[in-house]
Amino acid sequence: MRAVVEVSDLVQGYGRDPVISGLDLRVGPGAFGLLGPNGAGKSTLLRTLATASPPVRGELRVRGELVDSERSARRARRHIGYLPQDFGYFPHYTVREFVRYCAWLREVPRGEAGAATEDALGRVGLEGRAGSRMRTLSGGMLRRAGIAAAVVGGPELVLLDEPTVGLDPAQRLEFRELVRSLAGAAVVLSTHLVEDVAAVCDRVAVLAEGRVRFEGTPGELAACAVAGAPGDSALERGYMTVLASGGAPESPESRGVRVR
Ligand SMILES: Nc1ncnc2c1ncn2[C@@H]1O[C@H](COP(=O)(O)OP(=O)(O)OP(=O)(O)O)[C@@H](O)[C@H]1O
Repeated sequence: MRAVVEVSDLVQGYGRDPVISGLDLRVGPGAFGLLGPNGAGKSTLLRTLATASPPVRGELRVRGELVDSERSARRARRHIGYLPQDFGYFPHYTVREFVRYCAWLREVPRGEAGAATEDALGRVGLEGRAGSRMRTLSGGMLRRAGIAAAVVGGPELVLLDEPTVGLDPAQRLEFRELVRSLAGAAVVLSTHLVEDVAAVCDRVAVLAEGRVRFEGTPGELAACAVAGAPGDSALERGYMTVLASGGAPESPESRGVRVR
């Protein structure tokens, strides 16, 4: 598999105690879901993949290139769209100005930026609010503006931290369509919504306490479920089983599942 982004032996944290310790992950084209309880390290990992926080230890590669300096990080960022959990914006910008500004930050060629901005706004259904000030948007619309900013110009790596928080059911369905339409890109999305993973992700990792407890397909995660596991769907039961057991419960290597 061609890795668009990969980390090896990643150690990451904020103080003395690492939040992530010795994590290996390779993500290729397709949609990749990150599941895990609060505080597992999902946002910390996404921030690292986005080159926003240099690793404390270990290697980060984007499109095969080692990111180990501000210069290499800047090169990598041209190919990365990132929606952080709380993203900053100028409240007086219009939605169109905000998305176009993000296209400029990513160095989308000037001649393409206008059309790319309109395309991104259309993909999240905000074309009718393109002239509205950012400060006047509802929480869900703000999230959609952030998603538009992450996908504008078609980056090869799209990192979305809880992208569907605050979206109404119709917009969540639209979001799934959008992810499916990003064929060829590597899309990593962190979420607590197991059904979003089931609907769009080709692969999924379960993170707990800064470690990857499971990596495989959603079907393989569902197959980890033991009898009596809590949950309203097979995938939820598989997820809860992996969390409770510290890994998949039975010899999953035979099914090609990576468990650590
Ligand atoms: N800026 C920060 N400074 C200090 N500690 C932080 C900071 N950001 C996160 N942490 C700590 O790092 C750990 C992992 O947090 P992170 O936000 O990565 O988890 P998460 O899996 O995204 O959680 P959630 O599902 O609640 O969003 C937590 O213990 C958190 O308290």
